[in-house]
Amino acid sequence: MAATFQERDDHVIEVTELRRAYKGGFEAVRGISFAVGRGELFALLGTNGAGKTSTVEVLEGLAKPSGGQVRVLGHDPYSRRDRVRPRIGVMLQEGGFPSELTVAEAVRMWAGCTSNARPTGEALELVGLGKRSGVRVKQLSGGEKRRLDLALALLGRPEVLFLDEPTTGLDAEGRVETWELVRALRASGTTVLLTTHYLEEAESLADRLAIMHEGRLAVSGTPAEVTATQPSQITFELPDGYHVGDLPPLGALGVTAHETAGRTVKLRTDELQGVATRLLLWAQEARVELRGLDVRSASLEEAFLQIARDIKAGDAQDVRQKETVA
Ligand SMILES: Nc1ncnc2c1ncn2[C@@H]1O[C@H](COP(=O)(O)OP(=O)(O)OP(=O)(O)O)[C@@H](O)[C@H]1O
Repeated sequence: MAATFQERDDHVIEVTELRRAYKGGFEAVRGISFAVGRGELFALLGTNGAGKTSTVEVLEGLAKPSGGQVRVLGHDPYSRRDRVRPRIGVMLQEGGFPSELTVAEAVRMWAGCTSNARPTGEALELVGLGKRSGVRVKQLSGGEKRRLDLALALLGRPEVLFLDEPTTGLDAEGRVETWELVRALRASGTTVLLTTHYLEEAESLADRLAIMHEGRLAVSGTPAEVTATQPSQITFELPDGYHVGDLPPLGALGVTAHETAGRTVKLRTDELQGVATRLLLWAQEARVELRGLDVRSASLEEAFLQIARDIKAGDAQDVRQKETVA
């Protein structure tokens, strides 16, 4: 990641050794670095309390780093808020509008504080709220409120869009519609920094992502690079009359681990294509059918859970080492 950071000069967001400590001394962000190129969609993932919001608030210019530095569109977003704010869009968790306002009134009120604002109708059409402009904010569903929040973030035609859990509270259809909109914005050149709890959302949308844990970046890269750190998986049912021992030697096949549950066999491997090919050739020669055959790379969710387990195991090991030293 550091190499990428130095090689490119079109970074819209640059984060270098960022630290953020709260009053009382708790350090929520502990020296993280990453960069986001123009037009890229970068997802920040992490366990609860990992430090995502603490990081994003610094990028939005709402808080000052206690160490390191950040640049958004080439400026320090805190000290040069005047330069940065008009060019970014921030989707807040709750817009906080007087709920008696109608949707159109809320947008017009926000437009009053936004330079070069889109016309109200255009902003509402963009998020699929065109037909709801006369409805009071308090009458919107949770999902519609999230869309209104998004409309407000898009009002100033931002070059950089910060989306903090944009689809929380949306049903499956609303989520897919929001994804389409985010993809369209990205296609038109908007740079997007997204935080989300939905791993499939990051997998589906992000060009690159980072997983935070306890203030640090545990892993970062493209979704494919992150999932490639975890073994792929082949599942099938043993043919009638066969036992696991009747399969070719699993180590020689390239299998790194296996488990069985009844007649179902699950193989893990770092060389999916080779193992699948050898297994299918064996099945063909043995003239047996591998029922329920499922061949797939690790999902981001599996990678995320494994990384969290590895970190916990690492933490436990650290504690044991400290205890031994003590
Ligand atoms: N104002 C504050 N004062 C002290 N500690 C805080 C403050 N705000 C957040 N924290 C702590 O900082 C850590 C990181 O919080 P943060 O909200 O950045 O995490 P997050 O990754 O966004 O979590 P979540 O996914 O749960 O929203 C947490 O341990 C949290 O309790």
